[in-house]
Amino acid sequence: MATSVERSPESGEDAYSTIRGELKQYSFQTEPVPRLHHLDPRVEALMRAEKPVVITDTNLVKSAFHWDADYLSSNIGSAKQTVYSSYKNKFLYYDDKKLPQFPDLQLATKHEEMTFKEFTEKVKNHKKGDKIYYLQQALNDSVGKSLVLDFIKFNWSWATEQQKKYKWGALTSNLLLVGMDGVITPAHYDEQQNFFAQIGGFKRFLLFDPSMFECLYPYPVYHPHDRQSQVDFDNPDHERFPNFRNLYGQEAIVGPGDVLYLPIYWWHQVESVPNHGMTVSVNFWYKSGTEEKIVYPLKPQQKVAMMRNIEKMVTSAINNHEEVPHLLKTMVLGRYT
Ligand SMILES: O=C(O)CCC(=O)C(=O)O
Ligand SMILES: [Fe+2]
Repeated sequence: MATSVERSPESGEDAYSTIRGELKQYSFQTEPVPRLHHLDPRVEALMRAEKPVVITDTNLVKSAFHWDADYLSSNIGSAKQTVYSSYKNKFLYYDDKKLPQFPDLQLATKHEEMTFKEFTEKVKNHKKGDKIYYLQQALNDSVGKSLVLDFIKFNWSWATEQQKKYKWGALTSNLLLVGMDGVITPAHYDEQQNFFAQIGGFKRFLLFDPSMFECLYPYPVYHPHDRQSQVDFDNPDHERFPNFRNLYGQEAIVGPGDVLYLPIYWWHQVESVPNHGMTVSVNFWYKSGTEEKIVYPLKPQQKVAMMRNIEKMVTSAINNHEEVPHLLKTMVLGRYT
C-alpha cells in the first residue's frame, strides 16, 4: 500500500510500514485512505463528501494515552463491562433484541459481563486455544474519577467544531474497545457518523462505500446480524454471493493518536493487527444531520436507508419474516426483471 505516512510521535513511521508488510491479503483490491494533518484543507473536502480520512494530530483523546490494561483495571471501577468471547478471532455482531425470533441461530460469540479486572486476568492468562475476549463497553458514569477527568479532557472543542461544521446530530455514545491481539470485527455498516480514535496498538480498517451493498450481501433487516455482511472474506462463497468478485475498497492502519473519520453507512471490517499487542480505542458516534433538501439522484447511502425502511415496513406488516422473501420475489421477479 503506497501511502504518504507522516511521522506520528507516539508510534513512528516504522511501525506502520512494518505492519503494512505483514498484512494478510484478501481477494479484493484496496486503495489507501488519505492520511492528513487535521489542518489540511483536504480533510474538510473529504468529510463534506462523506469519504473516510485518517486525521492526525487532533489530540482528540490525548488525555487517554495512558489507558492501558493496568491503568484501566485500577481506575475504571468495579462495574460489570460488556465483553464478547469466542474461540475464533471473528466477533460477528448480533442484536440481542432480534434473537428471540431465531432460537436456532448458532452464535460463535458469547456476551459475558465481567469487571475490567476479570477481563484483564483472562487476557493475561490467555494460552493458545483458549477463548479470545473483546471488551466493547460504552463509557458511562460508572467509571472511576480519574477516568472521568481524562474523559473531560478529551479535545471536545475540536469534536464539537466538527459536529457543527458538518451539521451532525447529537453525540450518542463513546464505545470503549479493548481487544486482544488479532481480534476482527467483520464487515458491517452503522447508521451513525463515527470518529474512531485509536489509543493503543494498531487496527486495520477495510472500508467500502455504501454502493458496495450489492457486493456485500447484508443479512435481512429483521435478522440478529442485520447490517453485517454474510460473506466470509476468508472463504467467499462466489455462487451465493457472485457480486463479491466486484468488491473493491480502501484501507487504513490507525495507530495511537490517529482519528479515522468513518462515514455513516460505510462498510468496515476492523482488525486488531496480529502480533502487535492489545488494542485500545474509543469511538465517537453521532446521529446524522437532517438533509436540508433532497437532491436527485439520491446518494447510495440514501438508497440503503430507503431499502431498510421498505424491508422494515414489509416485515412488520406481514408479521412473519418467513413470508417476506416470497412476497418480495412476487413483486419483482418476471415483472421488474
Ligand atoms: O474496532 C472495532 O473492532 C469495531 C469498531 C466499529 O465497528 C465502530 O466503531 O463502528
Ligand atoms: Fe462499526
